[in-house]
Amino acid sequence: MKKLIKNVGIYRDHKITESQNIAIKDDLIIGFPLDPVPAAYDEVIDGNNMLAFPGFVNTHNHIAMTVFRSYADDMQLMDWLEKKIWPAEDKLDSDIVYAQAMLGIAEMIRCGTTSFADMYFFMDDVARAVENSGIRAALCRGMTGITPNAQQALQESKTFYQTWNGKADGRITIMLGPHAPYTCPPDYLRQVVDVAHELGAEIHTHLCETKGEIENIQKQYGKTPIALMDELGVLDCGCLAAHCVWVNDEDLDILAQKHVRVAHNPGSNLKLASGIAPIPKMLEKGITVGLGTDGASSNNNLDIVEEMHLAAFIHKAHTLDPLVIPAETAINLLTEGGAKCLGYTHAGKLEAGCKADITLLDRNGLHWYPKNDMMSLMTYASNSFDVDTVIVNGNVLLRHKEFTTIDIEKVKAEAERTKNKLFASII
Ligand SMILES: N[C@@H](CCSC[C@H]1O[C@@H](n2cnc3c(=O)[nH]cnc32)[C@H](O)[C@@H]1O)C(=O)O
Ligand SMILES: [Zn+2]
Repeated sequence: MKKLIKNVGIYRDHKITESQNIAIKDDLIIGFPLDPVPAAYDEVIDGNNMLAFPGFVNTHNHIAMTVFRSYADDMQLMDWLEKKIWPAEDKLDSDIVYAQAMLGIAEMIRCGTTSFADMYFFMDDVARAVENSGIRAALCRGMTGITPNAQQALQESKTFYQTWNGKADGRITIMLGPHAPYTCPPDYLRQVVDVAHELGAEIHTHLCETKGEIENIQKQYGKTPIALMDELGVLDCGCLAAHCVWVNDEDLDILAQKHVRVAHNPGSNLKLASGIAPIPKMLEKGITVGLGTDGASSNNNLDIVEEMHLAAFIHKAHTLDPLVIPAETAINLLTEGGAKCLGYTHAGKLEAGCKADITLLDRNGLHWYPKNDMMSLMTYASNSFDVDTVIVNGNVLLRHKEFTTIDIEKVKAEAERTKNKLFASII
């Protein structure tokens, strides 16, 4: 199956070039023909007045938490988790998680997202939603070592890996998800590391999210969470670490040396008052960084374009330096950086041989005029409503803002039905 995106502005080699063509064969980008013959393609997508980017990546999510969107806001992280979220999560079931995962996936696709990393439970249902919707994902079963189901969670993670890794035409990869150093004691983390080596699986975890976490871990173990994770071997498995807000210079050196990839969640960090991660410093040290929304209950949407705006703005104010996170860096966080975070080697770029994960933005909106610098317009003026077309693995999932694989009215009804069911069991 050959597709052509015709006459489109493309982001490639860190710049935008107008009037290009992108040729796709099956799941791959195969080239950029200068004078293509449309008849040689099964489908031609008109890219007139559009911009093509490598698909946007959401590097940290708890997808089915859409059910808790705007359910418990304006709380401390630990209060929020312990008093509201964890008790409610006890009542989740497979039906609720599938419906809410479909809602979250639809929202992400609508915002231009072509792949995401997720940590949750009932993950077979999340994987089914990924399979059915056509999106790409790196999934893990979140594990906590302090709950009675700790061993069961580890076993489930193993089975989940064996069942789903590489499935859905290679769109699904599976990682291991020890939740955080404050919920996974050292012995448990050692077990997780053993399983990671046994399976060849990478790790997705929460790290250095709040000041309180640093203080508690320091008190308990006499070292920072990053030094602790390093000592336990967690960082040697290939590691995606969400947040990394409270890190010192030695921590940053460890992250760089161990090639830890950082999921930066500016929206969640601002809303939960966690702080501002030193992203400019990380980038200076060559650390791979991508953007994440975190769950919909700490954001409260899954709009990754909004996270790019936040990342491009907050670090300037925080460092009092308007030169940090310039347009090219912001776009890179959204695309290539994110793809690297998820462990993809042939994605995140518009290049021949890369996966055909492509997001097209419509430039008809008034905020795209006058047509000055395109990189700047994308970074500082665009919004996710501009997303017109989303292609994953060579398949069109959204065209002219309409879903091709998802019955969106059904998704909304199911989200409402399962929310009502959950809250009926809580109250
Ligand atoms: N508690 C589950 C597994 C944890 S899944 C991942 C967990 O991360 C929680 N979570 C969501 N957002 C955050 C955050 O920002 N920091 C820490 N945890 C979070 C989420 O509510 C969920 O409980 C079990 O025992 O089986
Ligand atoms: Zn999280």
